[in-house]
Amino acid sequence: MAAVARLLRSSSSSAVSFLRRSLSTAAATELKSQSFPPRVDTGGRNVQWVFLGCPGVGKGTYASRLSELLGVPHIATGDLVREELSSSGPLSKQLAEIVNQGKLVSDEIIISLLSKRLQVGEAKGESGFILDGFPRTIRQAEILDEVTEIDLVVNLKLPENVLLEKCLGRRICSQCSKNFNVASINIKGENGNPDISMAPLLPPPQCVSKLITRSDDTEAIVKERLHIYNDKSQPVEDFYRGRGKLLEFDLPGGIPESWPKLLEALNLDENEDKQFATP
Ligand SMILES: Nc1ncnc2c1ncn2[C@@H]1O[C@H](COP(=O)(O)OP(=O)(O)O)[C@@H](O)[C@H]1O
Repeated sequence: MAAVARLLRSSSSSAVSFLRRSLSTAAATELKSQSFPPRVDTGGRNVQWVFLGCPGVGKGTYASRLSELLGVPHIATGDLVREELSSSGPLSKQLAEIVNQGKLVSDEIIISLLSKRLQVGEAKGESGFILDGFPRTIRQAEILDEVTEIDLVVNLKLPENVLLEKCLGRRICSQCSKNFNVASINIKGENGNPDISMAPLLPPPQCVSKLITRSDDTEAIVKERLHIYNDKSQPVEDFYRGRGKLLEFDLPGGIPESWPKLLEALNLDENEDKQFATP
């Protein structure tokens, strides 16, 4: 633990300052007077969006689809944590312990992992981003706010019983890393809310024998993650709501129902040129 703490002390301030340097260049052409949802800037500045939402809501699915459509990287801090975990690097044991209790990794470690990822992207000429799973605490949101301009924050929502079933049904191909879901969800809406149905998202034949379940997708850990989300991450929604940046989106069902509606809410067209969205 002491070694990790030392490592963090030495890396965290440089991580924040790197985050500041790499993101402030991108924000130099920031959009000051934007409509809502904002126009995607075509003048050298790609979108800088954040996806919020409870565990299992589908942040990764929709963020990665949008990143392809808009030609910007999809950066998921959960993926960065899992990569670090499986790398058997100095942090991996400590991270395994935290993640398998459903707890949040410290802001310092997450900022450091994110900074490294941005550094690699910067070297490859990436610009813009869709962040998924970051920020998850008010402190992380404040740091991000200090270093760059976020255009839009999409808050994906589903009822808690659907989230639990989705997490328990989640499967990942250990070879291609794609996400699937074996759950067949049919939940009656309560208190005037609509019913929710989601067909399973089954893997192609070549992935079937390679499916794995995330170690933190057990019922007890998912419940803890939901509890921590409500406690630590919901205030982040208020942070962006107060800045007029939050787009609330209640998912109406699975991908076939939700994707076209999300595009509509974002004023995007699947067939449009990359980088172009009309307000
Ligand atoms: N921004 C973050 N801050 C702290 N911990 C994080 C952050 N992003 C990811 N993690 C850690 O990685 C785990 C997995 O993250 P993620 O894949 O986004 O899962 P989910 O949203 O389904 O809970 C989290 O439970 C947490 O331990």
